[in-house]
Amino acid sequence: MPALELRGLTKRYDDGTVALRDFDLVIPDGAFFGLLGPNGAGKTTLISAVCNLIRITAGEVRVFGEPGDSLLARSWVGLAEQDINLDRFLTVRETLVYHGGYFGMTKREAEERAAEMIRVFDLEAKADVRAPRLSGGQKRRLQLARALMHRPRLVILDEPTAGVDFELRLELWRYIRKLHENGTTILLTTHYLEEAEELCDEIALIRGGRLLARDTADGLRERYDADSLAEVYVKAMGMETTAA
Ligand SMILES: Nc1ncnc2c1ncn2[C@@H]1O[C@H](COP(=O)(O)OP(=O)(O)OP(=O)(O)O)[C@@H](O)[C@H]1O
Repeated sequence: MPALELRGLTKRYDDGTVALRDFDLVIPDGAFFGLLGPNGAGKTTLISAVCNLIRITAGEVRVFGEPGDSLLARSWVGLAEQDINLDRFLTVRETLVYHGGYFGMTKREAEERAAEMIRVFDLEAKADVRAPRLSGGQKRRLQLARALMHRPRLVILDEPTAGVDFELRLELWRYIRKLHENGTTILLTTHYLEEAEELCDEIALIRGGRLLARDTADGLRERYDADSLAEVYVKAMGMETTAA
């Protein structure tokens, strides 16, 4: 059973913008899958469709075989959004416990899991501090911990390392890798090609709401007759490489 199946997915926003066109994608259970594409390619729209945050215009979304708009599918997905969106009135611990409650955990379960997440993400010293008092890196870690609270089978990370320093990027990679090793399927969007290359076992290139190619990094290099993923990207996206 694939972790994610998109069939003929189309999204037209109210103003007429078509962000996804007849998009097909199957992501196997246990994959570490990367989505690469320029600004406006449709990555966030795709994620929003998978998480049932937007109404799709046509097509089908299935999460581990269940319709994407079912409660079960929703409970299997953990989303760490691109922008930090933490509740400013909640402490680290409360943020996690509330999220667990939202996904149907008992208070006790949620408290235990929150304590575990606080430990794993090195937030012990800040457990009773409210979100606005956290550093940028601590906010990122909390956002990731929150996405993992309810033990989702599919974790979606929308540019998790955008604007973070080198050290935190390595730290986040370590967490994400460990999660993947434990059997969680990961869907990652990033603008950092080296990040996709380092982490993902398969990569999809998307532009203008369409899937251009999908392969391993090696497979993509071969297909585009390129030495690096950067060269693949430039060729696939039809960018000019030489100054005229
Ligand atoms: N609510 C909306 N209403 C109208 N158009 C939208 C809306 N949200 C996104 N779009 C448009 O849909 C297209 C795809 O946007 P999307 O945010 O999915 O791209 P993205 O690949 O995530 O880009 P980025 O890398 O910049 O995050 C863009 O043309 C965008 O302007």
